[in-house]
Amino acid sequence: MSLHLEHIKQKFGSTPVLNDINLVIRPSEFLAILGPSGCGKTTLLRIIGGFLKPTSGTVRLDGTVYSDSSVMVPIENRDLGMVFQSFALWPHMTVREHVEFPLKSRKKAGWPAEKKEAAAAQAIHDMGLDALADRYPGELSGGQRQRVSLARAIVSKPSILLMDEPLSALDAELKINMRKEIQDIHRRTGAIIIYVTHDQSEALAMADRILVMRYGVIEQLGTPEEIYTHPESEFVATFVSKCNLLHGTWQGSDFHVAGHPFVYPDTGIACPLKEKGLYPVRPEQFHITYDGPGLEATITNRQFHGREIHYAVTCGKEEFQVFARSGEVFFPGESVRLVFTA
Ligand SMILES: Nc1ncnc2c1ncn2[C@@H]1O[C@H](COP(=O)(O)OP(=O)(O)OP(=O)(O)O)[C@@H](O)[C@H]1O
Repeated sequence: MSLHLEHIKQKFGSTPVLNDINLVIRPSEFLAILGPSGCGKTTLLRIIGGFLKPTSGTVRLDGTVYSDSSVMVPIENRDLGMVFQSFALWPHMTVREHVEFPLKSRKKAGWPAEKKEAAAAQAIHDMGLDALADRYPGELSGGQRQRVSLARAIVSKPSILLMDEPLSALDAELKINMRKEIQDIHRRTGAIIIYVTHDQSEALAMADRILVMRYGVIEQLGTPEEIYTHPESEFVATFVSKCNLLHGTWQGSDFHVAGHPFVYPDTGIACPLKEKGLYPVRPEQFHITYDGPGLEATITNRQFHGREIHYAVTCGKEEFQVFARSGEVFFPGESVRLVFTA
């Protein structure tokens, strides 16, 4: 099944928040919606979920219209499950009661009791909650609570799972483990996952495609590799992971670095960057040496990150980020050269 968003617009009062969003989310696709605070990510998710009727536009799952100018299918009749940042658990209900809850809806009235029981047991088991099934949320850790809300979202085997910053309330290590659990859920269920985040590393790590949004419009839609290696705008280049933007002039497919006698090749740099006389260089594309043909720079900061050392360097009036292998040690104040490798 594919989810179609056609000409979605949303205004709150006279303020436009989403401006003509058009998108087809493919069967079993993991789509991350990434963008800065206030760009409209949650609003788009609420429209898909049925919490909000768009000002105009159509949402449909294959041939079934969920919202358009005359239709607004209620949340409980949409084929989806949801997971929120806040977990949204009720203190008076046990883990098992939470997981059973979606099966009580009218939509699941046709399921025989044994099927419901088996589905709940399976979801509890899949999320590693067997030993905790009779506990209340107040007796669970943050990670366990989020596993309950994941079990509740998948129990009725929906075609779409909506996730709104599901990991942002968890600590760093737990986040990394839960990423894997969410990927496992995706593989097991084959559901479309629409995952809202402002954490670019989560989006790059997990998604099949990333939708980068800004000011209510789509800035770029592509695979993590496409977004990382071929950002289509200055915003995408710098918002999705670290990126150095060099100034200079484009002559055909050659980029002449301003103030330096170096020419860099066109590796598929997008037109909006070329028009601004920019060349994006990821931190690992610069190599630091003491001599050789490279941009003259000075080390200003060094941070140890295990396998890598992250350097800040000044180059003329610019400050660049460079990631080097751990053995390559330089010290703040040293004069170095930055050698670019495409
Ligand atoms: N019910 C509402 N009434 C008025 N304005 C709203 C309403 N809901 C959202 N907005 C505004 O719409 C804009 C987009 O909000 P939205 O929550 O979609 O952003 P977001 O990208 O999810 O941000 P964040 O990452 O901070 O959650 C914001 O400026 C917000 O203040």
